Amino acid sequence: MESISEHQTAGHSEMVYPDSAYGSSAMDTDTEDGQILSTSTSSYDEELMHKTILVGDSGVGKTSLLVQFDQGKFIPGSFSATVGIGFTVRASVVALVVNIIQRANGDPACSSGDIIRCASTNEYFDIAFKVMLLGDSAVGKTCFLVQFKDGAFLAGSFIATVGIDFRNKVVTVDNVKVKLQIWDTAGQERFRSVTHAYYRDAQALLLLYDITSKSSFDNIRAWLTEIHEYAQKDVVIMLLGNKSDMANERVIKREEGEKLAREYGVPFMETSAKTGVNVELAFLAVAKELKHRAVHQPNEPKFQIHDYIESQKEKSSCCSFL
Ligand SMILES: Nc1nc2c(ncn2[C@@H]2O[C@H](COP(=O)(O)OP(=O)(O)OP(=O)(O)O)[C@@H](O)[C@H]2O)c(=O)[nH]1
Repeated sequence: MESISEHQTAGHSEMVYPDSAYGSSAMDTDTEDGQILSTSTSSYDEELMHKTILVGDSGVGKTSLLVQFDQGKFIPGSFSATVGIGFTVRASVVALVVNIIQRANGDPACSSGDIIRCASTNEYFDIAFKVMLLGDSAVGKTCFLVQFKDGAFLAGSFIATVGIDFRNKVVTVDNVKVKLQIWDTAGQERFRSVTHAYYRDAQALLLLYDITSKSSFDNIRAWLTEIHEYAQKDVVIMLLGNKSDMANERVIKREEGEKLAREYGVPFMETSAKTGVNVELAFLAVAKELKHRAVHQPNEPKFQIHDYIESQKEKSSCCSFL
């Protein structure tokens, strides 16, 4: 029998943000995307939040008990074993259903490792990770996220993010559905204490500067110091030089970005939230890295994020040297 902690270390122990594997809870309005201004919009006090875990043999009725508690109804029909772990949130209760992983013959979830098959209200996913966008104000974090999520560019006047905001997107990596919960933070100094609180359970951080802004590049070192102070030790970090479409206003050479990234041992690429260059690649590379860490097949070679990026990235700024 696998221990509960083994399931939790598969990247899911901190799933306390508003979500529900069962599609209906007091907090479902926030399931897909949400905005948090200076503090959580949750209707409960996170200080007082507790997890309750339902354990017991397969088929004893843990899921039915939870659905009855959460939705006040009984799911009739044939028994469908929980694969991995599911959870639901009620105003003051977080309940987890834990089953021994069912290594059922031919079940893709089981055969690809100890992963979790869950459903948010409208999209199935196997495994979920929290990603944060960091960097100075106006480097393009919100546009970067909107480009990835909706394939559109937010042109027009700049409206600074207040506090923190998130969007979910599910991507498929090696037949595994990976849900990225992407947190867009406010770059302005005055929101720093709010955003620090969210670093702790992020599995990946995308750190952006603007290739037309020297100060945003110079501040990257300070951002990295902050990351080392507040984030998990093994967090995946990626450095991104955004606005690569603005060749005429470039003040930071691509080589400078590459050098800084090498110094800190993090992957790097230039991106454009406007044209979409390398936006999807940045998130896909992170999703692949996190998925390989969580679900590692015995005979699978270690995923090399640097090599993957080098082989995939578009050299968007090839012709725009200073
Ligand atoms: N040309 C160009 N403009 C961009 C790009 N990304 C963002 N912008 C513009 O830069 C400005 C700031 O973009 P935001 O995405 O709001 O910046 P932010 O980093 O989220 O800023 P804060 O919310 O204050 O942290 C906006 O006017 C965008 O239209 C890009 O890749 N190319």
